[in-house]
This record gives sequence, C-alpha cells and structure tokens, in this order.
Amino acid sequence: MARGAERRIGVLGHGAIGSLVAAQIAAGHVAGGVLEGVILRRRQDLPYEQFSLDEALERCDMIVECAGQQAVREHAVRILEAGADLLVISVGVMADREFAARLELAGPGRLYFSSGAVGGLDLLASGARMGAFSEVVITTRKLPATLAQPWMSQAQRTELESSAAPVEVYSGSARQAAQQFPKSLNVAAAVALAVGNWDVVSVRLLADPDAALTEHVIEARGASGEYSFSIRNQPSAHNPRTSGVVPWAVLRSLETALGARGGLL
Ligand SMILES: NC(=O)C1=CN([C@@H]2O[C@H](COP(=O)(O)OP(=O)(O)OC[C@H]3O[C@@H](n4cnc5c(N)ncnc54)[C@H](OP(=O)(O)O)[C@@H]3O)[C@@H](O)[C@H]2O)C=CC1
Ligand SMILES: O=C([O-])CC(=O)C(=O)O
Repeated sequence: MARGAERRIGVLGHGAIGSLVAAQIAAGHVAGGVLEGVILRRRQDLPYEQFSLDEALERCDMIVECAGQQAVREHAVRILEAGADLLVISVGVMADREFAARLELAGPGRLYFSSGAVGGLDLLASGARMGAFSEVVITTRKLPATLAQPWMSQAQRTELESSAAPVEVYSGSARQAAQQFPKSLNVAAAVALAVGNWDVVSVRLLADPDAALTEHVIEARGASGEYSFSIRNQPSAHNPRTSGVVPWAVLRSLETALGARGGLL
C-alpha cells in the first residue's frame, strides 16, 4: 500500500496495553496504519509525539482506546462526531444502556470493539445470526489481588486477599459484572455483544490464590449448537489484571478494521 493511503492512528493510554500497541504500530507492524502519536493525561518521556485529544482529532483517522471505561465515557462521542473511527478495548462501558444508545447514534466515525482476552466470539456471533442463544455463562478465575474494587469495604478486601482457597466474588448478570469490575470483566461485555443479547449472559467470578493463569470459560447454548471455550491466559508482566495477549488482540482487531490486506476474519 502506498504510504499516502495509510491511516493515521492515535493511541489513547500508554499502560500495559497501550504501550505495546503504540510500539508495534510505530515499528510498522500494522498493515495500513502509521502511528501519529499518543494521547496521554500527563506528558511522559516517550519516543512518540504526544498530543491532546483535540489535536489528535485534527490529525488522526482512527483512535485506539487502551485507557479504561472512564476514558471511553469521556471521549468516545467526541471522537466519533469528529469523524475519526474508534477501536475500543474497554468494551464493558457498553453495559451502560444510556451511554451505549448515545454511542450507537454518534458518527460519522465508526465504532469497533476488540475481542480482547477471549476467543470464540466469531462463532458466537455467527450462531446468533442463525438463531437466539438461550444460555451463556462465563466463569472467570483471577488472582485475588487483581479483583479488589474501590466500592468494596476494607473487610471485603481483606477477606478476598487473605483467602487460601478460591472464593466466589460475583455471580450475576453480565451487565452488572462489567460495571462492578470495570478492569476485569470487559470480557463479559464482549461476549454479550457477540451473542447480541446482554440478558442471556451470566457471569461467575472467582478469586483464586493459585490462579497463575487468568482463566475465562465460556459456555453457550443456542439455536446453532452448544459451545464451550476454555481460555487460560498468561497475565501481562506490566499489569496482572490484564491478560498478556490483550494488546496483541487489539493489534489484530486494528489491522482487520483498517482492511489493508486480506486474511482470517
Ligand atoms: N476487553 C478486554 O479483554 C480487556 C479490556 N481491558 C481494558 O483495558 C484498559 C486498560 O488496560 P491496561 O493497559 O492493562 O491498564 P493500565 O492501568 O496498565 O493502563 C491504563 C492507561 O490508561 C490511561 N488512562 C486511565 N484513565 C484514563 C482516562 N480517563 N483518560 C485518559 N487516559 C486514561 C492511564 O494513564 P495514567 O498513567 O495517566 O493513569 C494509562 O496510561 C482496562 O482498564 C480495561 O478497561 C483490559 C484487559 C482486557
Ligand atoms: O485481561 C483479561 O483477562 C480480562 C480483563 O481484564 C477484562 O475483561 O477486563
């Protein structure tokens, strides 16, 4: 592809996910995209241009969010209204019905979601086209320290972090799961988007002191068949809450969205 046809990418956030995503784009490893710069809350010593969101919107064709649900809440509508496309990794923000409705109406930029830490979403989305799912359950198992939340009491946190055996931290709807554990259960939202129905998806979250790998088991039953996907990811070396594969999922999603070359969809 001629360089002029490459799309200019801005990366929002530079943590465990954003730092790897920015470095890979900058190294020329995403077909059809060049790194224009990163959008940060405070300047850092980085080998890329750093700009405000306003500057980014003048210069970028696509913004890749790697910054959390709150950042999507703050910036997504403006990005889409400015005509830039937006790739979101903090998919759980879509659990907020009102916000999701606003995003669906926002444009002309296009909104994409990355599959993130889980797989099987392609098959679930294909099955949902054939007919409805009757039951979908996600069971996630993570290290206890990664699951403490600001809304928990000190007693709850202590119980969570001191337990020698697996403890059920949450059992309920995917919608509530994605909101109560905004840095840990975006996967629940990704599954709900794939099956096209939040209400059919439930989540069980286990804090397990022996969970060296982060586990997500997705079990689904519907018109197209019965599915079970078992995922055991190495946690990121930079952020144990996040699976190490997630930035690579973002890069795969980005390249697919840019559409500069053929390949597995
Ligand atoms: N769909 C999925 O499977 C997964 C999704 N995620 C999502 O990805 C997000 C990022 O994960 P990860 O990289 O591991 O997190 P990190 O904490 O390592 O990095 C977060 C980055 O985002 C920046 N940031 C945080 N809040 C805002 C904001 N309101 N506006 C702008 N920038 C902000 C931080 O900046 P600063 O240094 O200034 O704080 C930091 O650079 C998670 O919060 C989660 O929502 C994560 C894992 C899996
Ligand atoms: O990285 C993971 O395994 C899942 C995660 O944090 C999320 O869905 O927010």
